[in-house]
Amino acid sequence: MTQTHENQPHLTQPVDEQSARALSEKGLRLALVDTTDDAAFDEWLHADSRGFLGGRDSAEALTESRELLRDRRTTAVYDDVIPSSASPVGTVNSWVAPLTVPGGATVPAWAISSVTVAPTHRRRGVATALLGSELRVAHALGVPVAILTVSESVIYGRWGFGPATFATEWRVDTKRVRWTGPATVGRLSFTDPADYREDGNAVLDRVMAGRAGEIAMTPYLAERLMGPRKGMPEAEKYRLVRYDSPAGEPEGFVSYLAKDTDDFTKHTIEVNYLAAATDEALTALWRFLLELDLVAQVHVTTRGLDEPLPYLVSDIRGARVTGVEDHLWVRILDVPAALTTRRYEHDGELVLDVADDLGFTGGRYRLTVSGGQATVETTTDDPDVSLTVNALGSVYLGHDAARGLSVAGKVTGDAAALDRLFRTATPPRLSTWF
Ligand SMILES: CC(=O)SCCNC(=O)CCNC(=O)[C@H](O)C(C)(C)COP(=O)(O)OP(=O)(O)OC[C@H]1O[C@@H](n2cnc3c(N)ncnc32)[C@H](O)[C@@H]1OP(=O)(O)O
Repeated sequence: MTQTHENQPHLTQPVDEQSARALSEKGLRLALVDTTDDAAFDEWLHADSRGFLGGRDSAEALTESRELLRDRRTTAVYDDVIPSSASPVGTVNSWVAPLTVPGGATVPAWAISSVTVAPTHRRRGVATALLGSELRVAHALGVPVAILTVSESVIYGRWGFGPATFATEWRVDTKRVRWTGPATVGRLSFTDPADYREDGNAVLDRVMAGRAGEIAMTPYLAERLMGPRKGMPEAEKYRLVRYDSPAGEPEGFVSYLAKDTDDFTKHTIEVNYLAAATDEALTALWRFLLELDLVAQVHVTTRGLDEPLPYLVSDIRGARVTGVEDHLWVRILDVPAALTTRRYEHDGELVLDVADDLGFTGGRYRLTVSGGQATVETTTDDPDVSLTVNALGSVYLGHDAARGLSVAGKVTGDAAALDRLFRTATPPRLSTWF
């Protein structure tokens, strides 16, 4: 379907009045950016990049960003009295992303990105106004959850977000490990993003639909995974290898670049993205990476907690997890809609008392799961479990957080029952940043 403003209400919903008022009292102005106005949009893109300590984008990179980010709701805060008043002092953008939930359905999720406040205007409540605005607009449009990936994990708890998926980082000593996984089948070949785009998008669609926590791709996100965006450092060094099944079906790809070291026989491979829609693709692409000549180390991030790599090599300590980090943060905005969209691996019943300081979805709910399918109704019965909306976000996608949250006092009551109902055998995963 052709996307127009009419069928994308996130683009047309006016700015949030409460935040506009709060900012106006500080002499600042909240506004939507017209992404068809190149000059205004470029100022916003520059401010966004500056906020993350990036450089000024080239004309070519700006053209690409404008094209790929046009359909996001793009919000700015302006200080109209400073000399550079066309340059936003606050930025955020958002769109409605289908988020895969346990059982394979998707829930519409308000994806929030590019939250920046100019260092000249920090700690005056600009981010507070932007986040409040995003959540109220999403809620007004009936979007049941909000999601984000974060630069710092201390920021978003105050708005009801909880960490819902965790990502692992790996370093593999390829001079030490030997492939002991299954024989790999299928075909590997080099390609490039221009030739591979259609097949690559089909692979990404399967990957994202296949795991709770993944979000549907947008052209902007897919471009970054298949190859470098324009103007990225070392863009010319990116390589793209596709995996096709013996029948010729596209099932996976890896994009990566080789980094020099002092020793020419010991390059490091930085994996940009490894996409595998099948176990065969996963094993073939891992084997490809691990057996590259002139390479001593493979470095990869944003893999799941259940990455099977250690079982595929001769020396388990040669494939080390060098980091485990919170990745996707979830903020439930509508408890019944969110909880009835996902499936459950066990049947049961729980009365949940959900505390939501911002008042979107707090209350007492009876969750009844039968045949894996939930119904939710409000109730005045005594709760089995009391928890913050953050904690509910943390267990929502199946992550194993109930016990820790209970030890921390963020979940009280029958945390074991909460765990039994919400946790999934396969941990949720988000394999990209947004
Ligand atoms: C989804 C994403 O886009 S993640 C990216 C977040 N952005 C960045 O990391 C870019 C660099 N940082 C920034 O641009 C800014 O510092 C921001 C956006 C993080 C915060 O903007 P500000 O306008 O200064 O935040 P604001 O004044 O509204 O502060 C709100 C609260 O968060 C706290 N806070 C804000 N930033 C931080 C931080 N980095 N670390 C700890 N606390 C923080 C403030 O102390 C304040 O606390 P309080 O409510 O208890 O008083």
